[in-house]
Amino acid sequence: MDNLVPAASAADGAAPAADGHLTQSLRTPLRSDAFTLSDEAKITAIAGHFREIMEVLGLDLSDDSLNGTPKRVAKMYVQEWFKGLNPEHRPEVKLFENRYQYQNLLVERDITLFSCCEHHFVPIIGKAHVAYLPGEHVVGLSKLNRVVQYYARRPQVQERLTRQIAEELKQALRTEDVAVLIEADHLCVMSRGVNDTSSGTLTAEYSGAFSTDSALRQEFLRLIGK
Ligand SMILES: Nc1nc2c(ncn2[C@@H]2O[C@H](COP(=O)(O)OP(=O)(O)OP(=O)(O)O)[C@@H](O)[C@H]2O)c(=O)[nH]1
Ligand SMILES: [Zn+2]
Repeated sequence: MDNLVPAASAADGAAPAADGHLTQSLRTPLRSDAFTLSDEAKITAIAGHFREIMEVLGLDLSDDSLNGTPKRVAKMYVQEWFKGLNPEHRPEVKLFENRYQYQNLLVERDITLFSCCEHHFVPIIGKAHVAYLPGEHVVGLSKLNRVVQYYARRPQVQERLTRQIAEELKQALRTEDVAVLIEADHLCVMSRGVNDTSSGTLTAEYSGAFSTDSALRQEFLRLIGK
């Protein structure tokens, strides 16, 4: 067992690099000073701004039910919805020696996915299915879910989310043989604009053997019920 790609840390006092392990085009657009404010300071600032939004809407913030909302929303943004912006939360993916000599497809399907549309700041809700071909290493199953969660918990577009997860898995699992498929509903499409509640969005990224071997790809799709 060995540790792979340790999560970035701010041990030397410098802000941790965000997405430094990804090529530029795959990185979530973040300013270089994105982590100079503490989470607590971000919550205080966001709560103040959200209070202003509510006041502009004419809501009476002295009402018991509304009074705590700015702080609730700010905590939700920093500690939950956008937790995956901070590289300190990047999951550590431990690999284990593949002593079972398991060489076939491994699929983790139906991974719960909650994300947020970066154009409208409303939820994206769906499922991710990921697969890889084990070589010398295997990985703890939950780490696959954690990688999905880390990149989902950011303002996102589904295409970038799909590719970020695939790239992280390739690096962490030390293989090119990775597949990622996401099926998701975008509340920005369902609840506003075109108001379409029946359409859904599917994105897929196939690399290594998954991009060259159509039988393998078909097997993956069959195992996830597609
Ligand atoms: N490619 C892509 N587009 C997305 C995603 N999430 C939301 N969008 C789209 O982003 C687009 C933003 O387009 P705009 O025309 O600037 O925004 P809008 O006026 O609110 O558009 P409508 O939703 O058509 O009303 C919309 O077409 C959304 O459907 C995503 O994950 N990927
Ligand atoms: Zn949207």
